[in-house]
Amino acid sequence: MTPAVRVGTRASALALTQTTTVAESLAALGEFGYELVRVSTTGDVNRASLSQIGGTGVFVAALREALLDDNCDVAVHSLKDLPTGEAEGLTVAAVPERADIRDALCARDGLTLAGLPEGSSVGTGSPRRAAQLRAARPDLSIIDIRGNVDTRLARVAGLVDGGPGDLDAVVLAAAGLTRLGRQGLITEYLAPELMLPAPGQGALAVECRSDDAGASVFAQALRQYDHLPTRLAVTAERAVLRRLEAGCTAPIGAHATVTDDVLTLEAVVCSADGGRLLRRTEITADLSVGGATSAGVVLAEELLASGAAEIAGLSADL
Ligand SMILES: NCc1[nH]cc(CCC(=O)O)c1CC(=O)O
Repeated sequence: MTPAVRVGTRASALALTQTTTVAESLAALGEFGYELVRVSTTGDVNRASLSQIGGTGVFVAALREALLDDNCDVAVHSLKDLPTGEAEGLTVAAVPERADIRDALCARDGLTLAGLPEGSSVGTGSPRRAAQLRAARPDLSIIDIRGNVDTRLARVAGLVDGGPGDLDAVVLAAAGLTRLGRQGLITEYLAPELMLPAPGQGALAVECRSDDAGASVFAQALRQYDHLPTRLAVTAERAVLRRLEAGCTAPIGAHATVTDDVLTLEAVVCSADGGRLLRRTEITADLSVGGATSAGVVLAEELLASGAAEIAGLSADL
């Protein structure tokens, strides 16, 4: 009998589809079966605004505990929800090839951002999305919303049956919508020039105990599953966030692309009202994890030198 690797997951529909895809890919690369272990997290249970719950990593802590308590062997996270600090005893052993990085508008009546009537209400729980929306369309009314993807979609008038329909549009990650089969509800993919995504958006992280990363029934499969260009890109993006001492609820966007020769990293720091957007680019030919990290740190320091801490209300020093 092949051993069964226990794969930890949040219980939301999005987490379950993500985890199942990862578990199936890993099992196909190795000689093992898998079983899903569902773990509920503070982020799922608490309906308060994410910015009110405060701390980063509300979706992640319980999964990490399950790993450390040996209740599962690997855990699958949305990379953008993962705090930038190291977790003692744990390793991100695989970053699979990333999906669509963009944010997506889901509006009533097929409307695009430019087509939304003046004063339209747009829901998002993300200060980064709110600030960039305000910068593009200062007339919009931005509403702080919470809940899983379907709950948010139900807030848009006429978009899905039976929802409250009290908003004109919401903004969500295209990757999540696509993984849930809801891409048909997207009325505009927002270009990164207008809406820079969250660091790590569209990417997943497969974490395991550090002891298992080198030698275990699934270690080899994890190494094969790791996608270097994605790992480099998200490393650079997250280094910006880390150097700015900010978390996933900060008004900060970052996106890196990797070609054969160079890594190009862009980042934006916003004031909450969208009145000030500080946007910078850094390019490096050092395509190593260390090189990607340095690019992120250099870019963050450039942003700090241009006033990022004051603009976004951060405590990081230059
Ligand atoms: N913070 C919640 C979260 N974490 C990951 C995704 C979507 C998938 C992704 O970005 O990888 C979402 C929902 C959203 O932002 O729309």
